[in-house]
Amino acid sequence: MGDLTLWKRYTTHLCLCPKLGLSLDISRMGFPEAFPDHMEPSMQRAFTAMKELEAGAVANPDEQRMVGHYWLRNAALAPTGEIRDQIASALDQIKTFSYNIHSGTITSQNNETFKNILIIGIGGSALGPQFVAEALGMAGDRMKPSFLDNTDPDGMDRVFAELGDDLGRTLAVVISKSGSTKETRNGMLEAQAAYRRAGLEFALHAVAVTGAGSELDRLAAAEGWIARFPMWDWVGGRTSVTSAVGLLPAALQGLDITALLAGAAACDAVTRQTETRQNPAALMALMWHYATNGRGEKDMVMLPYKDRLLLFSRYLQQLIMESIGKEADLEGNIVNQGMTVYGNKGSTDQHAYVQQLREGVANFFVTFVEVLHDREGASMPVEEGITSGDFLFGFFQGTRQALYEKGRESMTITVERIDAFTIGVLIALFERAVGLYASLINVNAYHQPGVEAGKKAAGAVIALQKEIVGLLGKGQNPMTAGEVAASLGKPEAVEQVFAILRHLAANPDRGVAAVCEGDVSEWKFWKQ
Ligand SMILES: O=P(O)(O)OC[C@H]1O[C@](O)(CO)[C@@H](O)[C@@H]1O
Repeated sequence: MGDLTLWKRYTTHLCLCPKLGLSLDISRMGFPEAFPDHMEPSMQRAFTAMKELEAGAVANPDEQRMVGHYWLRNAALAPTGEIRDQIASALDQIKTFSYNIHSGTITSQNNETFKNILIIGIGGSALGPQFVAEALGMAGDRMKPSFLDNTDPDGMDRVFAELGDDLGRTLAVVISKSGSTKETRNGMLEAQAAYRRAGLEFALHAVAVTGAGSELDRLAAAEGWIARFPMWDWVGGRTSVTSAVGLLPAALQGLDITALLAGAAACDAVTRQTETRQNPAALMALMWHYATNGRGEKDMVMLPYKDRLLLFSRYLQQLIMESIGKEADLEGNIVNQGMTVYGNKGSTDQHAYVQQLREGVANFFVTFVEVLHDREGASMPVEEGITSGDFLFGFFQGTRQALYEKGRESMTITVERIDAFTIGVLIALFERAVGLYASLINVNAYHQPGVEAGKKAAGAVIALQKEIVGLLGKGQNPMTAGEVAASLGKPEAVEQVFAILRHLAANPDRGVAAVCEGDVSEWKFWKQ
């Protein structure tokens, strides 16, 4: 397509949203002109489904749950007065609590002002808070966040070492909707131990964000933690960033949660409209459908040209892949749906994988995010009349062009600046696009049955380890994995038994020794 024809296509398809400070350019997606019209009936059905969802329909049929993240930024939309009150009172609680922490009305065990936040959570209970903290954090923030988002002991040690003597001035925020996620439970137990080692009582430094009556909620109540904040079954983990899950850490950090919510609410208003061409979330869903044939045949590479958006792709990975990646559709047909999301930031990725994007396998489309405002204050020239920001812009434009020349498709989201309002807009934009796209491909975006299998299997591994340790503890002679498995009456589990023994033997504190000679089936293990 020639430059002038492309310009025409650009102006025809550009979706300008002045109220959001955002535009979406889909001109470099190669959809035929007839495609939007062809999809329009399906899109209108998606709008209807979304309307019903927002009105309180059970949009997550497996779990018989309403899906209410849109109410979090406009409580008036919630279907019952009880929910409206819950949203308003949680927001009040967050604001009052953060004020009391900042002002020193609530202090640490040693009567010091809290200056750090240690956020303990995983998945939707960490990714949103991490994204927001990274996108909006400043050197002079009221509190400095750090995260335990895994059950990796070394990862936790690094965080505790960073906090060092500041642990006494660190407020632990334990986040788990279910209140029973093992990684989060482990992080909390390790944190409790770290506070204890420092001569501190964890309960006097901890708050919980969780569902009422959950395991975590009961523990926090029983131990007298400083405060508890609610999560509701009508908010999914991956869409919980505008609930206490995301708002409490952000407010404590000193970020403008009012603007964040306003951005999300403004985007909801724009993306609620049923005129597809003026609805950037609908257009994105439409493009996902076009690019992937509605079957996830291509991956989406997220390329934001702004360091602050580095974690956006990680956040979107869960939002999109946990929502869309489903074995069955709503009628129970096996569809193995999904859309792979990856990426970091431009122009950094130019020097990593953009080579393959331009010349290698064409199994992707790109979503660029362009931020118009370069920095606070003036920029120095790095070449005559040219700044670093001009280069960032140039690299974005250049990569977009270079990919287009090779028939590699892209769309571009342009925002004016990165601030709390814009981050709210971006969060809401993708939440809505996911919901609409799920309707287009007829899957339930709000459950995650596939995650349970891995959790159950992990539980079985832990149970097997306990059996192995019990057996070796009975003063057994050195045994091979096969002998251990046979003694447990589980000869078929020999590979898993071997893996567990090798892991135990690699950690001297576990008291299992090994002689690793010959074929791995001949390695011998015993309790020291
Ligand atoms: O907030 P919770 O209940 O600890 O769950 C954490 C994450 O685990 C999952 O249930 C499964 O990975 C996610 O959907 C969720 O965000």
